[in-house]
Amino acid sequence: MAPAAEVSTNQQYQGDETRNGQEIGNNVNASYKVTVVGSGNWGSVAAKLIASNTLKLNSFHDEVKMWVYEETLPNGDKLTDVINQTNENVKYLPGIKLGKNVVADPDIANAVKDANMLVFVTPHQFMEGICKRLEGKIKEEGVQAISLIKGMEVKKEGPCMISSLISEKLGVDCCVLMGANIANEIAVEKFSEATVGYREDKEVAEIWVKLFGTPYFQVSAVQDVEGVELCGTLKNVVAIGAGLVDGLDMGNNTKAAIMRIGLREMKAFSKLMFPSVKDSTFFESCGIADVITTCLGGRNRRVSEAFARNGGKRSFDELEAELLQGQKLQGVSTAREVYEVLSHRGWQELFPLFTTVHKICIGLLPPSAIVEHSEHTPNFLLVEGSAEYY
Ligand SMILES: NC(=O)c1ccc[n+]([C@@H]2O[C@H](COP(=O)([O-])OP(=O)(O)OC[C@H]3O[C@@H](n4cnc5c(N)ncnc54)[C@H](O)[C@@H]3O)[C@@H](O)[C@H]2O)c1
Ligand SMILES: O=P(O)(O)OC[C@H](O)CO
Repeated sequence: MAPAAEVSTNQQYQGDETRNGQEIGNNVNASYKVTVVGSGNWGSVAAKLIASNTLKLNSFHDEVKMWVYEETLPNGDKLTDVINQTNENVKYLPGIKLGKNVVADPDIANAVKDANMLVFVTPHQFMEGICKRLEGKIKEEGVQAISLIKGMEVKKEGPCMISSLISEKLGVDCCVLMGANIANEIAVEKFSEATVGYREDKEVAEIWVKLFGTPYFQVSAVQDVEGVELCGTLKNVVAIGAGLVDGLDMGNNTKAAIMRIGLREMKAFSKLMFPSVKDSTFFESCGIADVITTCLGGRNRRVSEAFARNGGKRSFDELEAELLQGQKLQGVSTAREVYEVLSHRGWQELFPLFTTVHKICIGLLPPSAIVEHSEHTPNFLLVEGSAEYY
């Protein structure tokens, strides 16, 4: 995909509606037009990061469209209108200006129709429906996609990663971007790193790196889509385990043990599902670093802690609604999806942490089972009759 994005020689954005005398979005030399599909907590921060860069990079149109799943706020206003009037997502990222070149649109077909760079960032459970709505609605040629979504679906054949779903349904190449990225911290420009996973085309990966990267958000690319995406997906299950440990006041050593066992199961699961997954990916931001930050400060951890403090008597759904106010957990559904894959293959005993987290989430085991059942992860996993060490 040429030409590659270059750093703009244009001056910085200079006013509310114009840059160098041009209206926003009228950067006539630009090759790339970006739409962000999603406008939750991370979706809004992603739009902010991208919008700051499209103003600086000649190859991109200034304007960034952001599809909003429309909702009515308690005062009767539509969220989209408020975002466009105040330049702020008052529900999912209050107090942060997104950039005046971010334009919210509740009509998904309209939001994507001119874009050739699509950024997907919604809770994973909505993506099947979103892909259906997008079929036949995107440009026919030259479209690239990236998924920031941490989650997967389960089909009869096994796990279907969200990037594959996007590729299959929309006929586009899809990279991924994952990492130790608690959105509220990046929103206030605290230093973080992220990993882009790409399949074949390094040039495309580099365009994504330029679109997202800033001095406070350092992005690097690795050729391992499934490894990067499974890291981002599976760490949410580990975070549920870490939250249970916090809710039971078991301390730092126990939490570190859960993180270690969890990382090992992440690696084993990923390599069993996709033998091409690289060991080195687990040392990128998407791997170990995301396990650490999610287990220390993420939403999955927080809701799971509350679940354990309530002795498992209040459901995750109820606690999610109360504590997250519309934001969504991914760990509970991912634990169920992982369990489906494991039980289909008879592998539950090989993944005691993943299995136990799911059983606790659905009330089959008490929160305390997190340490009683997770401790003996086997060193050897049977792969099609031969033993491999992970
Ligand atoms: N928030 C973070 O810190 C963070 C960081 C990195 C990655 N992620 C990942 O990014 C993805 C999106 O997370 P987020 O934080 O932007 O979302 P979020 O948790 O804030 O979820 C709320 C979003 O879901 C939308 N929504 C609700 N019902 C919907 C429906 N029926 N159809 C479509 N959309 C609907 C809401 O409008 C809102 O935009 C997730 O996979 C998450 O794991 C999140
Ligand atoms: O808040 P969580 O648990 O959804 O995690 C957020 C990010 O994925 C951390 O990288």
